[in-house]
Amino acid sequence: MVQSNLCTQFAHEIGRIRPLDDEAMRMTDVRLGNLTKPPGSLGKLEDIARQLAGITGEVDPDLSRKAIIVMAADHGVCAEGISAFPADVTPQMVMNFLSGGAAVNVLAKQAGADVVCVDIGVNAELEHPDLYARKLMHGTNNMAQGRAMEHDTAVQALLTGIELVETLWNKGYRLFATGEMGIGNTTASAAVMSVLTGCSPEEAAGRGTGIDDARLAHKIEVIRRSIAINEPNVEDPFDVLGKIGGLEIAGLAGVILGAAARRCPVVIDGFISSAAALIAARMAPDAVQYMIGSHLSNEQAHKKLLDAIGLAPVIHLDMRLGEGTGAALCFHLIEAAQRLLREMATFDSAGVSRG
Ligand SMILES: Cc1cc2ncn([C@H]3O[C@H](COP(=O)(O)O)[C@@H](O)[C@H]3O)c2cc1C
Ligand SMILES: O=C(O)c1cccnc1
Repeated sequence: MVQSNLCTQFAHEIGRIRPLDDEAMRMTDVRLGNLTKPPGSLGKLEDIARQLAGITGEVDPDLSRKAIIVMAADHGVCAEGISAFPADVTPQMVMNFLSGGAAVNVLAKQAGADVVCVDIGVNAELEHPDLYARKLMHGTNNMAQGRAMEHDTAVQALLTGIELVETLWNKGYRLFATGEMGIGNTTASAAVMSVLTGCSPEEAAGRGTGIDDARLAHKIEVIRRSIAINEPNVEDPFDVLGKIGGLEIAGLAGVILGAAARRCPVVIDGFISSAAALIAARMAPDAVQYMIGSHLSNEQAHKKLLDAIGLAPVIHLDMRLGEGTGAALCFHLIEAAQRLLREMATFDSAGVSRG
């Protein structure tokens, strides 16, 4: 009963996601064509301007209030020794986010964005006035021994992401980005990728926080075992999420779907955020049009994961951090696209001859 109620809420939200607004995109193309430049010469910045119009239904939307939603959670699979760092780092980094000392805080500040730090499943008691306390579990169960979380918990995590977007939307935020913190989460993300794209654990797994060859071989084996023991159904993204996913991955999939349902652009950060984006895409294919791929992570499988979603990253800086750092940098390019459209002269206003 409870489960069907949650699923009904979720289905309602998914039902709100619509294709992009063709007329707003056409008007943007007209405006871009009148600016003092050869047609298409601003490349992906023109694509972004067009996409923002299609998403919002406005040629020049006000996206000045922007939030990076950093979902934090722990992973039972850390017991298998798959990360270069201990699980204690997850709560420690949450406190660092709340004190403003993490990389994402610095980059968000520079981009004029707010960091929204969410405890959706950290294995520690955390208290801070700025923390969004939404803990559903004290970390997932060890997926190498059984399912990571109950089906219902995965749906609750998705709804938590949606609720956060709703809360922030009511405060005036119109541009969102995904970020995460969770030691062990590249293992869960690689497992999700392997099942949903059909690639092998070898192809999906990367070095995460910087593991050596021996530990990478072990990580691949743990992913293989987790998939074998849980037998996730590739046709059912809820099943995949509940069995081999993570609470922050589920929460971020909810953030992405919630943003799409409210016609807001959502910037996808690195490998873990992209695993969440793939889940969201399988739940609501139209949601992909609301996503902006920010950067290409150095996590080796990221390119293949973005290809599976249908996203092309705009930044290549060899970063492999997560937290929302690549997404924060992408905010600058989004603002650049908007400023060009808004502030450039037209051929007529500047008296420049057309070709
Ligand atoms: C100090 C520190 C800060 C981080 N910020 C993001 N991550 C990143 O590394 C983790 C994933 O890597 P793995 O799967 O190998 O554990 C995630 O928490 C991710 O956000 C960090 C990792 C560390 C150690
Ligand atoms: O691409 C990412 O988001 C990433 C890669 C390695 C470790 N943490 C995050």
